[in-house]
Amino acid sequence: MNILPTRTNPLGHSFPQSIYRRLLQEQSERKNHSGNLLQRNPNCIIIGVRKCGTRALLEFLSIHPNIQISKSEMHFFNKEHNYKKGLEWYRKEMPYTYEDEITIEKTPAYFITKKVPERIYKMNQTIKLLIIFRDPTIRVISDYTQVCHNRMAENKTCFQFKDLVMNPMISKVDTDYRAVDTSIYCKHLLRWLRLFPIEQMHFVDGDILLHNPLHELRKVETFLKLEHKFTADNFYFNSTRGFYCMRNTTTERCLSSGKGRRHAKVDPHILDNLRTFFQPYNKRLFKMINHVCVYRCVFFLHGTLYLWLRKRLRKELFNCRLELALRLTGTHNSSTGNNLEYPQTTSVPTDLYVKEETS
Ligand SMILES: Nc1ncnc2c1ncn2[C@@H]1O[C@H](COP(=O)(O)OS(=O)(=O)O)[C@@H](OP(=O)(O)O)[C@H]1O
Repeated sequence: MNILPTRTNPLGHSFPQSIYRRLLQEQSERKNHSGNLLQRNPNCIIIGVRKCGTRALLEFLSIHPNIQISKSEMHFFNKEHNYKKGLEWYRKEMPYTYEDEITIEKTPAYFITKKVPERIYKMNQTIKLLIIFRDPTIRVISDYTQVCHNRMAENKTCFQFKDLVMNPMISKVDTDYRAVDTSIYCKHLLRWLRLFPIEQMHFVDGDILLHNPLHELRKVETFLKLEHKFTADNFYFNSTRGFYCMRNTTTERCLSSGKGRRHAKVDPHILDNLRTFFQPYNKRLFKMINHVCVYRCVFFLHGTLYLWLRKRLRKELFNCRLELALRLTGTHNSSTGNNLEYPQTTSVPTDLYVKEETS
């Protein structure tokens, strides 16, 4: 028996009572939307970074009445066998949305996979990208803990952290270890900056999201040009889990126990090595991101100052990207630090970008 009007039941399935009640609730919450209820490609993607709080970000965002999420990680743009299935397959994996709703999917592997930016660009050049970062050293440990946990579940050996992180031949941090490479955020971000304007990206601080979700989510609402709907009531601290959990009008929910595993104990000397190793990369990342923040703040200013600053910053950003492109294509004149045809801006820090990618 089809008990719901087709508007909320596009598949024409019949439902058990509990699901029926939940759908009615959803229907009443979503009745004010415009247009048709359709499956659409996402207009916003959480592209990473793995182990930085991507699941918490996605699930928290789903509380917003104008956001619908794809629950599972799609791995569409990074896995060949999925990408071959085509965009139509991808679209049909998405939730049903109204025209004024935002569809979000998250796959943290997108951030570090080389082919992905171009593939996403081909689908939608104006897509909004959410990127969440966390202390890179802690991220490596979290990554290691997760991989180790999975290996042990498959009766496989779990290597010692220090053996993976340090290269014994040179007594240095081993950049071939994937968990280390993933934490070199600025290097991966560059790949995205080659195609997407930085204004289409928003950076979430995973360490703040952990302790004050409302603060970070309000900034995401602003970035997505959504009405501010998140309130302090949507989040409560669960002392048993040690994390913030979420609530809406009908339910309270924490993330699964796969989040917040006890981290492997790490020798303080190795921790020091990792912290020192990541420091210059962090500096570059902060410079890249702060630059964006200044640029965005300008949009909140008005009048002549606004126009003047906007013009200046546009020029700066243009020069930044130009310099970056020249460095990456090898046409940048490194002896003078200047490109011959275009004047180099003086206000852009010279170490803003990594000179070349290491892998
Ligand atoms: N509210 C809330 N609840 C649970 N977990 C939270 C929350 N906010 C942030 N985090 C942190 O998210 C970390 C896992 O990150 P991801 O979801 O990106 O992991 S994954 O890449 O999808 O496997 C996970 O890292 P670990 O603690 O190292 O497991 C959490 O610290």
